[in-house]
Amino acid sequence: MSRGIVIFDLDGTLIDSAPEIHAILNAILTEEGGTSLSEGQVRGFIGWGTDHCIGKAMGAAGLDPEDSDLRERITAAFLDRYETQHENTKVYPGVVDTLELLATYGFALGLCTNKATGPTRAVLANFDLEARFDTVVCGDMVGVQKPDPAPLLKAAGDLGGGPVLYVGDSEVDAQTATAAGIPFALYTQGYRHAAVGDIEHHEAFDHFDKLPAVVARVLRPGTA
Ligand SMILES: O=C(O)COP(=O)(O)O
Ligand SMILES: [Mg+2]
Repeated sequence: MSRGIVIFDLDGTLIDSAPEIHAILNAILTEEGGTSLSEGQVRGFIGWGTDHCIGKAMGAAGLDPEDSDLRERITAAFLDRYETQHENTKVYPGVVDTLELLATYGFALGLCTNKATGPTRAVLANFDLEARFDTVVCGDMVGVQKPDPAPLLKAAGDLGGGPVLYVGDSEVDAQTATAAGIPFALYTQGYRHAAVGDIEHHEAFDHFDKLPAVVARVLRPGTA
């Protein structure tokens, strides 16, 4: 039997990155003459990729997202600061122990995020998480982003195929999993833009300590 695969989303699932993205974007947007945004506003823009988030934030701050010079300058400044600034980012409780446990059980672990490669690598390296994943698929790697199923299918393919569970925090992840024909576990403490009941999922959980049992129920029916 091929080994089970668990693939994770990043922002709002493994890490609480909204305070950091908010702090960095607000500093840049206000330097460029924009108004300051609330963390809640910025949280609402996360999940569709770095470029989407920057465009939405520019619009909300009163800057023109169609001004390509300005957008490029803001993007470059954002990526530059995100390389080294992680003091406002937190790994959600129980994540590290759960990743370790699942690896010990023999599951292959993957990451599939809409975050661009640069910021993904920077934040994984900062929290010493990179080596925990057997594959990392970022938003700029396959030409399309979630909710297109291609990035998730690439991650599953990289891990050799087999029974897969996708773990994410938002309707974007749920749509991606459905389109890929992969079961979905919803982490309810991230950046959902809809009620739990309105997001298609096989299981929902509110703490990573509960994930190993979810994985066992979905991937190894009869063992939990
Ligand atoms: O929107 C982003 O940049 C990343 O979001 P994700 O990790 O939840 O896919
Ligand atoms: Mg997410």
